[in-house]
Amino acid sequence: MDAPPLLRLACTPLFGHVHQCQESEEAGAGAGAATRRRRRRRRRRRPSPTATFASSSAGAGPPPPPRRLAPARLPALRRLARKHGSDVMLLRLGAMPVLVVSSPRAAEAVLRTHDRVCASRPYSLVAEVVMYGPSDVGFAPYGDYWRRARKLITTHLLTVRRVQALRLAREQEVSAVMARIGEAAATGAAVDMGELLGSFANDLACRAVMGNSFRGEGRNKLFLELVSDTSPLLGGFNVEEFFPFVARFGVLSRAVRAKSERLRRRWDEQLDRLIQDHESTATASKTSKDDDEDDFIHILLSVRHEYGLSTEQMKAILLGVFFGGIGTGATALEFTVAELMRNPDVMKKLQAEVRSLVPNKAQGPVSDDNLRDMAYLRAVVKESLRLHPPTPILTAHFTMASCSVDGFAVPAGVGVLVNSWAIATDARFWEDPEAFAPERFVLDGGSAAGIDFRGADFRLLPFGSGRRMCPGMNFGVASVEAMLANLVHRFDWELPPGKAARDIDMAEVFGLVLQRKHKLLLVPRQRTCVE
Ligand code: HEM
Repeated sequence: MDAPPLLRLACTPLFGHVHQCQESEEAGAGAGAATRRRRRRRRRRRPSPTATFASSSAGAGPPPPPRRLAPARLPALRRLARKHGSDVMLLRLGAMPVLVVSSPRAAEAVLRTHDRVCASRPYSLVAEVVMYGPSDVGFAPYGDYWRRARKLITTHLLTVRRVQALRLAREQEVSAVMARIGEAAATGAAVDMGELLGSFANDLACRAVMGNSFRGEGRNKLFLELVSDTSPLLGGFNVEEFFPFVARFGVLSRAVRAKSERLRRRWDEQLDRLIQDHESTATASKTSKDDDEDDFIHILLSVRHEYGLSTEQMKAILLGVFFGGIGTGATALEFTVAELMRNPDVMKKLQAEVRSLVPNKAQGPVSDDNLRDMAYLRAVVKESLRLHPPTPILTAHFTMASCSVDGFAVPAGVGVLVNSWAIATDARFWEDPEAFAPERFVLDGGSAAGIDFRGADFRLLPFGSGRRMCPGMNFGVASVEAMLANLVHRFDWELPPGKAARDIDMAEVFGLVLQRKHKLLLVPRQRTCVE
């Protein structure tokens, strides 16, 4: 019995009738008689969560203040959805009502039918401090500011054209990684894939944000450190946000605020310096928002008046790029490589495709042009995002008015979690869902050939869908595909001596972004057959 204590307090799947879920009953079974009596009394007094739903939707009083959800507790949601077979569940995480949706139909209701109503985010103390308000795109509540900031990043920073313009940067960063792997291959040393792919994703994000100077004074390392120090707090669990009575004493929130403020000062120091450097080097030509060569800071400086942005808002938007772009890409790559090692036939097929389309004598990295013809590579990436989405529960949404989801009335002020992992591994919609089988996506007869991840099909949502859908999808996919193609083009991969494919542990750690629990150590070998 390992359900987290918060869920044991109260969790009720919405079956149309109310029942206490197994976790609560089992928790009761292990308790003393007095505790059991107290619990029974409390249960009798407490209205059922479903009843709360109905009365709130009838408009009884203002919605409760928005509260942050706890990603660290989310693994339990997988078990609950599976166990109760339920597409829509209402959980009470402490004082907070949270709707969990685990079917394409319910996800469509949240992300398409009621997209606007469900487009806000729950409050987060850490985001308020670290993200200046929050003024980034990811944590900002729905409203005028969010619309402006989102428009800015989708029309100036993360456009298809800008992603293409970053092609040279991508190729150079991939080449730098290949050189590091080459050194390891020469000595037979094992490579820590998480560390390698994490610094690749970080360097690429730094280069997009601040341009070619990103390695100067070890800036890329400083930012990597900042992201990894801030992520646990941003994705972590703050007990006071669920139990307001604890907040009366304020001790915990003071500690969380103090920690967040220390982090924000560290971010401030770096970002202020970068912005000042960019302001002082900006020339008329370097501040044109149409210049494909510009980095994100130059672009933000060139449009800040048009969008009415303060310096703090600019910094928050840049922070969003770091948090949106680094962990997700690294996680996607590391899980993909782990699956390829566990499935040698898939690895062979992928290598055959990449190597046949890019003869080794070309020497240079596999380019974006080559990638266009690699249908199997795209299927491998898609399958990996299905089985290991870096954000398995989409970033929490928050209802701004009442709406109906799959026949249930949902009031304003409810957190909404779309369990995209549960949907993408549900046997009702997927053949052999737990298997890593890219063939399912191959156009020529694959059972899921018609399913894409761009937000139109609610069976596959690694980037979400609707207004809050990931704006960095093209950026993320381009870097994952480029790195993966080069990893399998230039090298053969082996497990360290004494390890077998079945020893690769796929356990995950939940946080802002999913991570592998155990390191993936692999030994690279220069490929032997050279044309
Ligand atoms: C494989 C790579 C990536 C994956 C799987 C991914 C996934 C996601 C998901 C699931 C969401 C939440 C959607 C929702 O709330 O419904 C999201 C939001 C977001 N992502 Fe990504 N992402 C990736 C790469 C990136 C990159 C490279 C960037 C920026 C450079 C980025 C920036 C953002 C931002 C700013 C948001 C917040 C959008 C909003 O709230 O309006 N992401 N992403």
